[in-house]
Amino acid sequence: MKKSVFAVALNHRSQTEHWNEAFHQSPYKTPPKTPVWFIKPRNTHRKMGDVISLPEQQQTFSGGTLAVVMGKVARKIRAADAEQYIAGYALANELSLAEESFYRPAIKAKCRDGFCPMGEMAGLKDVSALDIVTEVNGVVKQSWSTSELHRNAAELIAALSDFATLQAGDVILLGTPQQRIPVNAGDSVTIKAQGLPTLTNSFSDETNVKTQPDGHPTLFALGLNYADHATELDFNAPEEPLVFIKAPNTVTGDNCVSVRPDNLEYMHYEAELVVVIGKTARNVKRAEAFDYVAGYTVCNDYAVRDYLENYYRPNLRVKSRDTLTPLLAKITPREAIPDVQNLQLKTFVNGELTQSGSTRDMVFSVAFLIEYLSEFMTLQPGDMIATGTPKGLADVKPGDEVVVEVEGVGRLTNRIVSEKQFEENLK
Ligand SMILES: O=C(O)C/C=C\CC(=O)C(=O)O
Ligand SMILES: [Mg+2]
Repeated sequence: MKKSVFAVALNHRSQTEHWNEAFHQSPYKTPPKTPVWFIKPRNTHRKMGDVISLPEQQQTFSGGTLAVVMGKVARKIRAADAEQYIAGYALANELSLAEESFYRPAIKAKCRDGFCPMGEMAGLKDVSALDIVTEVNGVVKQSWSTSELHRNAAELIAALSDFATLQAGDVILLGTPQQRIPVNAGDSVTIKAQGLPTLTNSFSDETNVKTQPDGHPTLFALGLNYADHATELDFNAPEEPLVFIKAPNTVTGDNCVSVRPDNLEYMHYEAELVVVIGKTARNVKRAEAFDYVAGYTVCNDYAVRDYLENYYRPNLRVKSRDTLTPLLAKITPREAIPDVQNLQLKTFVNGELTQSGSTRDMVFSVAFLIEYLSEFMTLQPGDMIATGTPKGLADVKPGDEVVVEVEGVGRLTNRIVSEKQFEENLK
């Protein structure tokens, strides 16, 4: 089963040069200090030769790139040691709509069905200056070199594995140039590089291209989906759902520990209702949305605010860290919850009630979120949507016991430990 496909934005010099002026102004203020990670979820995954259906009325762009494939579990790896954790490389096409902003996750631009075909893997010794060539209908349209990247595969593995344990089979896409190549229905696009199997896909405007890729369920999460929480963070409530994606490494269970990184100002809890999809959903209207819900569970969507940068905010380094998404394994069937928009959410820290809200106050309801996401991507059974947290955040410290609960759905307990305590337990 294919594992996680991570990708990094703004890793090609042409991108940071193009955006440099904007990155010194609001809302960015400074160029990114750490890699700008995002995820290509399983609905985007395709293979060599698959036909890919293009969205109507919006221009899709090709993004030929190099993918590094992990060969074994990698946690807090030094760049100098990364080579021994690499299984090989493959070519990928990181398809996207136009990238007009890096301020919030570009789910609608990057996570559409079929937007990440990948070729077969091969072993390569040196990818430091590999030419990645894109042909459209047999004509070379682009060639760029991996020597033009800010961070190479080893540096990216070190940066990502510092907060997210990588598994064998996990993939990192190394980046794409600023200039992207338009792709239209009827086109055939080939990505080539010396020593690697070629990747060719054709593109269609047919909406009935059925491919059910394998891969682990997608965990979506909502930012600022409660107006009072947005206010406490000095934001206005969003006008469109602020959706980000979490990778499986971050999920832990009931009565497990969550690691508070050292030397932090502020790490807070977030009690959230989680919706579990029960049936393949594409272009579902909100009136029928609950037909596609298997049930509900609870998560604690911890946030390390110190690591927030204004790029695909909140970035994976904030929201997809190992152990920082406790999730209740028990799913309460949909039928047991007559009105999911009328449930109390609570957090207790060391027995004291510190957060209390109601799903009545969601900015975007469960039904709306299913309609919104399924309009541009296929949701599959097992996919989950963490629907946001109300106001009432507070910092948590090692030793704290944190309990989050959703009325009628469940209760989730976990204890905060320091990095030192966690490492000692790993020995
Ligand atoms: O970018 C931010 O500061 C907020 C992002 C996520 C908040 C969140 O997880 C929630 O509102 O729940
Ligand atoms: Mg949250």
